[in-house]
Amino acid sequence: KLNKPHQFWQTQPMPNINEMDKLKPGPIQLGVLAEVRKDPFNLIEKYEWFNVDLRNEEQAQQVYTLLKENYVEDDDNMFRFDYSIEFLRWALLPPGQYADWLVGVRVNQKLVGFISGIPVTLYIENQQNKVKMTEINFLCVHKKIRSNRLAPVLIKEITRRVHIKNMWQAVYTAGIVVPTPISQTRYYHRSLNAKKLIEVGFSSLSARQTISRQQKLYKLPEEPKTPGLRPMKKKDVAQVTKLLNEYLKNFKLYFKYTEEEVKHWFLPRKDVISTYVVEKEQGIVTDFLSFYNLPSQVINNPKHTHLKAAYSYYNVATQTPIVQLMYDALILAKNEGFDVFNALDIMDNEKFLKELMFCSGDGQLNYYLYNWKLEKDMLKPEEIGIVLV
Ligand SMILES: CN(C)Cc1n[nH]c2ccc(-c3ccc(F)cc3OCCn3ccnc3)cc12
Repeated sequence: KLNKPHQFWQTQPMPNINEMDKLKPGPIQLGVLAEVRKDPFNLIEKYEWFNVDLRNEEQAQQVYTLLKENYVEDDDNMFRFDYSIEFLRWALLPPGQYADWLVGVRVNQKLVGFISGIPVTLYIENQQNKVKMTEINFLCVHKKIRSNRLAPVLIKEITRRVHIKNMWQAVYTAGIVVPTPISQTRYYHRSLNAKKLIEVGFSSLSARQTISRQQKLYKLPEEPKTPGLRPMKKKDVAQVTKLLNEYLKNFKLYFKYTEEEVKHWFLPRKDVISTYVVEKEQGIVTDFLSFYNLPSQVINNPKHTHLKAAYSYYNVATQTPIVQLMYDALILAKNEGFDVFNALDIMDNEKFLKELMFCSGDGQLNYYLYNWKLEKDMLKPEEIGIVLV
């Protein structure tokens, strides 16, 4: 039957337009643990639920291939995210992870659907609202079985598995608009390898532009400028944790990190996450920058199979000017082989996007909170203090 727009989302505890003023800030529905369904939702014939063990090479390969072939594409279907296995292990095996929150659907041992949750403690609009919840990501249904209404079942099943743990909220992002975004952020791109961006069709040349002029325009120094800038090491964890937690208090939506979590999310991992600290005299760390590695597969290009993209993660500048710190991030990313450096207009990113010659992207990334009414309906991008990969 014809699907009314957002037929599924109208059934979920998300504020809709006409009840916006009635709801008071906080949970929209109070969950009752005893009422949570104990058994998994029904699946259509031959489909079965499957908890993915990402530490198992073969199962990790199955998730990797499902995403590589069926996950998010840009609006013109020219690029598709190509998350690596090591990246997925970083993103989905944080401290405190639950085995049944990596939810797969299989048909004849083949993975055809996936959705993930990780446990987070989110601060919403002030220190009082410290909410244990889940961060949902990687919702993906194989292209060949779309519109079997499998996505709503994946969402309902992971919601059930979160409810069983007595958690009643979720945070997630998406390029599409469904009921009801709490913030609509935009992404920006800074060219590092102008020639390749033109060859893959990411950038285009106007009449007066030439490749060599573009290369000159975006040229970067060989080495970073900030004295004391070096890759983060284990010994920096305590100072980075302090700097990060202090900085994030500036925002309306942010996580608080334990040292354990900082170790997981920020210690450098080859081809996954790069973090650099600024160390002054007596080993004092005053700033740090970080970016993650998320290539996109270039669909149908004769010359290139991938676009190497670095994505701004968390950057804290307490002594170094943020523009200088991020200029060094561009240089470091270029030297690590990236073609483009991406950033959202969240946190303090607006302060460097223009000056460092970022160009506006062609879409937006919407932030969502499940089962939570904010004081105001929307947050400005600069009030968002969380990055979802
Ligand atoms: C966040 N995380 C949930 C993945 C995700 N889902 N949906 C999305 C829509 C946009 C972005 C995004 C975020 C930052 C950015 F600089 C560029 C982006 O997309 C460019 C378009 N594109 C899509 C594939 N290859 C290129 C990420 C996502």
